[in-house]
Amino acid sequence: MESSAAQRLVLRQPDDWHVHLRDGAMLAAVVNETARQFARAIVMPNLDPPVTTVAAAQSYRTRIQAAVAPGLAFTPLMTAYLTDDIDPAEIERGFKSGVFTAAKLYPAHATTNAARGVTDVARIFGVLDVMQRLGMPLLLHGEVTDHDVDVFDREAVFIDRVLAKVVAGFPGLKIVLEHITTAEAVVFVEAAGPNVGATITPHHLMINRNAMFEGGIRPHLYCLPVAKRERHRLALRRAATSGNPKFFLGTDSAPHAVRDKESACGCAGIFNAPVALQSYVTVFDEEGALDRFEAFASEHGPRFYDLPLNTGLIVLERTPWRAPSVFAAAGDQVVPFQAGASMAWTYRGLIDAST
Ligand SMILES: NC(=O)N[C@@H](CC(=O)O)C(=O)O
Ligand SMILES: [Zn+2]
Ligand SMILES: [Zn+2]
Repeated sequence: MESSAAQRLVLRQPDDWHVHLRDGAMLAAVVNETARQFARAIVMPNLDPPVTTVAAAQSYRTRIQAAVAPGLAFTPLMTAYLTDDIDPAEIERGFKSGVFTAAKLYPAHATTNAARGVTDVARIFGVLDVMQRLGMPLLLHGEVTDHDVDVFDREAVFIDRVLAKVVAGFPGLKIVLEHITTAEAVVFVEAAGPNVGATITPHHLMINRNAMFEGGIRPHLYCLPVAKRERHRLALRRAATSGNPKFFLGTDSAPHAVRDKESACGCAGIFNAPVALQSYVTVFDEEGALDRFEAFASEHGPRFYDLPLNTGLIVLERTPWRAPSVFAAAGDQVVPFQAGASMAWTYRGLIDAST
């Protein structure tokens, strides 16, 4: 990373290690927001129906590629959605053929389109065995779903009841605890072996749970895992800016139409793709850690996944920029993170290597 008085950052192009690109008209509307900023992205498989086969992932990948604007180079990295009865041979075939980069475990009913998720992790031990042998990463939505567990405790309880068991039973398995939200997650990941990492979203670095209730209920700041107390946000900021290679960028950008958010039973998910790098760099700037931003955004993820680092360069400038207040999505509207706010940093895009 090169910087001149830190007004302008030039860094290796980042990747997004956790994104929801959806399908159909929503895919077409949102994919270029991700493709403009990121060279690659780990694409979540929680479509309806979910991506549970190699064939489904291949055709989803083709639809994504078809929706990317000409001139943007973007590689979607596909994931398999684990179900109770998924065939380990299908996972193995998908990984070996380069279609599946990883597999995602949603505890059944934990989040959007998780109805077909895993009811008990013991049911997929056979799959985890295969994944451990292959070096294929297991991605976790780390929340228990028991209604008697407080919603703000579901990540910490998942770590105790499920994750600790999986790590002990499959000590060589690569695991990414996705979108971590708690100090407990930070401590667990730090203490685990180098095969256990975590993604951190921009919103969990920027808001605590009060933001959801500021002056009234704020559905566009509701996501899962739900934002926690301030002390947890501070723990996440310390982890992200620490330089520890276990922590890397994953936006969890998750668009939902306004009417599905502003509802008596609003969907979980924050659409942050249009403001992703502008948000992350602001956090690193506020923490006095701009010198560690490139590693978090562009190096830790590929190293964890054993993929080459990107060679393209992007530019961020400390110049005020106003985030869009609404985003048009094929007849619908989506309200993005930071809607209408003035941000301290502007994303200038890729440096054109040909000039
Ligand atoms: N993060 C969210 O609140 N929602 C995600 C699902 C998920 O990542 O849990 C979605 O698909 O909408
Ligand atoms: Zn999730
Ligand atoms: Zn997600």
